[in-house]
Amino acid sequence: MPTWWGKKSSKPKEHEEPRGGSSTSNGSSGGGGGVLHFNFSNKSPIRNSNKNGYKPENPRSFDDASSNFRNTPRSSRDFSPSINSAGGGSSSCWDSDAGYKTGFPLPHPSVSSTQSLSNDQGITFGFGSASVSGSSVSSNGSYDDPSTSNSQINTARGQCETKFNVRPKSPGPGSRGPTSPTSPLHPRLNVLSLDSPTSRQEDGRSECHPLPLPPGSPTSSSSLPNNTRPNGLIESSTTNRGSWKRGKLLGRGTFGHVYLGFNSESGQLCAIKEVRAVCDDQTSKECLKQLNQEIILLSKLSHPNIVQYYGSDLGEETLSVYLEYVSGGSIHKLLQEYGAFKEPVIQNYTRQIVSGLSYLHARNTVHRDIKGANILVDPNGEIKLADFGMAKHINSSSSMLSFKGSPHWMAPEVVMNTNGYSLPVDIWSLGCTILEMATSKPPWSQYEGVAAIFKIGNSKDMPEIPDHLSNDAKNFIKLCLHRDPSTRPTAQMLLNHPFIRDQSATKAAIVRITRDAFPYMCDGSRTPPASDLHSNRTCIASQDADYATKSVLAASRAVRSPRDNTRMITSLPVSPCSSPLRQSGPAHKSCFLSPPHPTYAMMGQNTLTSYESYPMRSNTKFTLDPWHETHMYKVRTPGASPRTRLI
Ligand SMILES: Nc1ncnc2c1ncn2[C@@H]1O[C@H](COP(=O)(O)OP(=O)(O)OP(=O)(O)O)[C@@H](O)[C@H]1O
Repeated sequence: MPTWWGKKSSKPKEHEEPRGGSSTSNGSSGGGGGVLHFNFSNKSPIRNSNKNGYKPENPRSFDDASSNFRNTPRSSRDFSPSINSAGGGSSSCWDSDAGYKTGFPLPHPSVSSTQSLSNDQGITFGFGSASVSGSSVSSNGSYDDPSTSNSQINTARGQCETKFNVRPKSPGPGSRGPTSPTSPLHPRLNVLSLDSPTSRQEDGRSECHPLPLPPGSPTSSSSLPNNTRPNGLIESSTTNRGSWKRGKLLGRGTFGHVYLGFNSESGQLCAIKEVRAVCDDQTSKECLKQLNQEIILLSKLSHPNIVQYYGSDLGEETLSVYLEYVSGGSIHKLLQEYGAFKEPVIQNYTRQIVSGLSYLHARNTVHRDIKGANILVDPNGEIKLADFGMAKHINSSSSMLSFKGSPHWMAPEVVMNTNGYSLPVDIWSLGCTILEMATSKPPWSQYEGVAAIFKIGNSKDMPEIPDHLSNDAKNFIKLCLHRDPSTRPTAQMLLNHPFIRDQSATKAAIVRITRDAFPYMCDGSRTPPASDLHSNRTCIASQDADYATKSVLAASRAVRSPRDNTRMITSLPVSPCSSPLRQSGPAHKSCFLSPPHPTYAMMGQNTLTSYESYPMRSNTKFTLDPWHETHMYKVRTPGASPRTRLI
């Protein structure tokens, strides 16, 4: 029995969390902010109303109007049995992470400005040099951040000031580098601090988030570790923030709105996530806190499969976060529009998700809300983990207890909530996400939220795994869905699983053959001659890809001139499946638009049959039946103590 269930009747109190964000809508699609709340006195979850009146991005099968629970992919929220009367109805006020969290105190204003906006909550946003500090509540780890020493940080007695650029109305020019947290070019640029929800360290001190540098700054976070990113746009820009204009609404989440950003000087695009910064109610505070948490974590990360953070900007009324723009939408959205994915696509996406998770987990950061709706896809099929509002850095002595996540993707240890949980919760959710990709529904979608939670927590049942999946895929999913978190493989281990491991080799072969089929690049240069076509074909054919190979060869023969070739290329639709050209070095430079290349047919058919021959570690192998091999997966957290100690 989950501990939270035992507590439920002791403090009967209904919690209603208001939704964040403004009510503006321009008709763009977006997720509805389904928020699940538990009323532990009557055991029924209460669904809060959608104040904005928009229709949630929500598969019908998850949404039962008769239920109090809206099982939406956007309904990832915090659930906690511990009722905190202080602070009203903030979901995160119930966060019991690390066992001490009882609520986020309101930030206390510390105003040093000549002009300020103050409200009755005591939250002040200044036009001069205002700052607000408050107690922070959770760990932020110990990343090295080059700009930390130069940021305006006030660390004392658990208080943390996180500084943001402040722009009164429109984006200002922004910082010029780590040593200039406020722009000398912007007369009204100031700093504001917010209490950081993730900045309390183990010793009670706070590590604060440095001033995020603006997109386009030569020394911005985006240009430092990330200047080799494929699009290379913002990284190389010297355009300042004042040139960024807010465009159409891309989507909504529970905590804010996401807009397209356009830089009128450079033509660059980004996504601007906004929440109201006027803390006139608990919702706004919660939104700010959540976005602040996202900023803190994202600003430390740089990986091709994690949405890149560019900077943040505090205006009169909004906190804006500049993010890499991922135009393809979420996996959830693609599933809604196009139905379940074929296995090669699942393989490809899974490999990238695992790659992102591996990077994240190596930094002892747990995402806690992995699901299709929080995974974005760019037009080339490149995956970007997004929505780090629930992510948390963990250290060796901390474990998490809060009931956070999205019900159908939630790991048993989160539901049971007895000994805490750690990084393996993301692996469980990964397994659920693979099932989501394969079926367009999460596991146990036939159950309503609470029933699903019981199924996850109180039964030994496994979710149905579609028969049509390959054995590799089934094996992979089963490993992710080990109920005992200590026997779940790590993300790093999963990268060696045959379901995803051999894609790069296969892709390399595909790229070679594709280059021969489409020899001309946009710049007029020619790919290497087709002299080794035969050997490539042999290679592919030996992997049961005759159909694919023949298709490519036929295409190759059909190519008569660069012009014909270009026509053929540009007429190809953008595929949700990653282009092999995109991911294999020099071929990036081609103008291929992620062709739904027939050779992809082979990628799920990688008929390597002997499971015995896939060592994951020197003494660890995947076997056909992972359930008999659980002892092999006594997992150690990368770079940390064994998981069992974390939990
Ligand atoms: N970087 C991005 N590029 C393009 N679109 C984005 C980006 N980030 C978010 N979006 C869009 O905005 C929507 C909401 O974003 P997001 O999920 O990050 O907000 P949220 O408030 O954190 O949501 P949640 O309710 O899941 O907590 C996404 O579903 C997606 O459609």
